[in-house]
Amino acid sequence: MSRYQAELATKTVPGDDNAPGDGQARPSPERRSPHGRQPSQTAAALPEALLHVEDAHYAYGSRQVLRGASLDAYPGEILVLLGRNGAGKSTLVKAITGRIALSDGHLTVSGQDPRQTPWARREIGLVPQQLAIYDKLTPRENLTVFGRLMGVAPDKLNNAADALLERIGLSARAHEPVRALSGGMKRRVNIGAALMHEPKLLILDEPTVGIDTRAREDISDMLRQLRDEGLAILLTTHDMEEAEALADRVAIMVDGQVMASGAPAALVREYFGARMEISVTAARPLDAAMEAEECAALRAAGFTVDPRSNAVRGLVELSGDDLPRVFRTLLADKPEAQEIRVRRPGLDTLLNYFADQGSQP
Ligand SMILES: Nc1ncnc2c1ncn2[C@@H]1O[C@H](COP(=O)(O)OP(=O)(O)OP(=O)(O)O)[C@@H](O)[C@H]1O
Repeated sequence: MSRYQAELATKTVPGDDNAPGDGQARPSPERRSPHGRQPSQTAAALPEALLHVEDAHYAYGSRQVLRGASLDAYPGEILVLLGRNGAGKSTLVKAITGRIALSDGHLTVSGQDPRQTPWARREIGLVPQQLAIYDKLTPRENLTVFGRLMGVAPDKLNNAADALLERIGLSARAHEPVRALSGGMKRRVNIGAALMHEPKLLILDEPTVGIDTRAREDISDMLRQLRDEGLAILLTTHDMEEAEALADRVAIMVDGQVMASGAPAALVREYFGARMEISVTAARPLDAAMEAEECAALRAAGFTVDPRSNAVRGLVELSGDDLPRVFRTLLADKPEAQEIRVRRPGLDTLLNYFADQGSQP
């Protein structure tokens, strides 16, 4: 664990005032407090944010995509940005890397606007979703090319490339053309290329899409090591297991806003407490099976009855009679369940919770 993580674990989790239950999603504490600080905490105890985004707005033509997004990333943490397709994650990344200019809001890397200040842009290493390396060149040649492009001094290029090849575990394949490498190795070369100029903030857009579990684990281990050495890492993913395994903090983005951020387990606990996620799907149409009275009782207990998918779902604190009541209602005559799931809520639950709030009129 890096020296920052203990502080980070408690820093941006929302307070009790953010607990759900009134049906209202609230914005992230980062929106309330630009540095993610809770009022009771002292500035002296916290590291400086390396990346600070406050109230970011951006539109493609008439389409407003960022609507006041705020986000901080700190040295020595992996921050995972979660959001459904179209939430605005890539647009926010484009703004951070200086490829688009915010129409409104404030964005700094190491205290400077990366669009105005070239050295602030050099604090960032970007690993795009699509591989951006040269297939015909070797890993070592790729690293030196990208190092040169990012302004690494010529006399430092070779040493930097060799050190990075070691770090990405490809010293033994350093002189083969990249096209001969596996997908996971190519990704590692891509990450190496983004690190040549020694950025302080590494941004990865869905870094493990389309690669196998083993290669994914290798990349995760590499990212943890980089984090432990003090790098700030911001990554986007749709893979909730990956997010749960990697993230020191997650930020949940809905409709161009960051709705919540914090350590995954703490955030889930904060929002859902002791509630369990229950879903029972009947193998036959619900209408025929359900007693109206039982159905009403389930709804009153916080369950959703969905005849379209023949399912009863709930995110509820289980009382003694809840499960028998669900089963009795759904499976009264013929006990044919297609699926029964009872589990603790996870990041996917949290994302759905905020996304559903966001999509309500
Ligand atoms: N160049 C563009 N011109 C017009 N609209 C765009 C452009 N790029 C993105 N959009 C729109 O902006 C919205 C946000 O897109 P963005 O790619 O930032 O979302 P995302 O959260 O990264 O989604 P995904 O997870 O699918 O990558 C989407 O509705 C998208 O269609």
